[in-house]
Amino acid sequence: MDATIEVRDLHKRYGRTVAVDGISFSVRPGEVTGFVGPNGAGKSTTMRVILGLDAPTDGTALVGGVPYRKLRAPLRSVGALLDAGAVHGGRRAHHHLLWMARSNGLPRSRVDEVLDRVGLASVARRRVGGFSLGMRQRLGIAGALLGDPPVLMFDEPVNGLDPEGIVWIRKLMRSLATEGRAVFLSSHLMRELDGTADHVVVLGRGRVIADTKVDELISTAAGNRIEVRTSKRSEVMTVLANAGATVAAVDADVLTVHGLEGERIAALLTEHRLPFGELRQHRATLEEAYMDLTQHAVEFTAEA
Ligand SMILES: Nc1ncnc2c1ncn2[C@@H]1O[C@H](COP(=O)(O)OP(=O)(O)OP(=O)(O)O)[C@@H](O)[C@H]1O
Repeated sequence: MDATIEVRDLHKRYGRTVAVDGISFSVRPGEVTGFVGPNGAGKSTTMRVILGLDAPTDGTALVGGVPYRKLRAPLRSVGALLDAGAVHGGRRAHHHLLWMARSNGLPRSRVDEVLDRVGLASVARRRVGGFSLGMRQRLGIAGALLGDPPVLMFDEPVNGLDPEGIVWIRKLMRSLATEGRAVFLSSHLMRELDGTADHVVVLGRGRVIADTKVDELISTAAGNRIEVRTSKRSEVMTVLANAGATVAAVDADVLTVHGLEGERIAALLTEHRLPFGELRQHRATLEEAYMDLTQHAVEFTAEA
């Protein structure tokens, strides 16, 4: 089976509410794809439709090339964590997973393997009712991994977790992608995906407003700038502005430059015999790139 999710021209309405308004995107193997947008943007709806929990009003959502409902062994094809609170509190972690494994024809040995992988082996016989939110998230992730699926989906997995839990989830997402799986991860905060996602699909009011590699998004962001220290501020400003850069004075002897590479700046200043100190590169964060991307989409920003 292909490790992919393919969403094409997907629409979903609930009565008069348009939750998803004609979106298309792909989630590819070996990558973490972040699915970002403010509350109500349509992320959970899209995930539910991909998992066959809701029928689309129009369009298609395929997992490994087929609609979810046609998958012969769903847990072996796609694992998902939508709501960590969905497990009955009276159940023991091990039994919960064993029941899932049995009902999907998966070997019992997988239960111990996934409990180990998510770090719950030592509490496997405890009742889920006594689990912290972080432990419940881990149990939900264990369930998603049970069938060793090539495609994984997680809806806001870091919500409410402590910093240690967040770091753990990030590492896990990266390692799942490194194993060649397609990992689809939603969040309403772009900064949660910094360092985790390779690709982002940004949703606003049921529409895709960006579908891009994270590196490309960051490299074109206005937050990318180079700081130049010089005693000849106005001469340097003139030379760099004439070369097409946007230059702003930060301090008596510090300028920030957008739109020119460090090497080019150094070459120009040397050529014009202008003195300069160290050139400091500031790389935009994913959050800055996101703000930059959405600042023109007034409606979207207001909603966010
Ligand atoms: N079952 C439903 N019945 C009616 N409206 C719904 C239903 N599910 C979602 N909606 C509406 O569809 C829109 C998109 O909701 P959705 O939950 O998909 O957004 P989201 O991006 O996942 O937001 P959140 O981060 O809050 O979960 C919202 O306006 C929501 O109120």
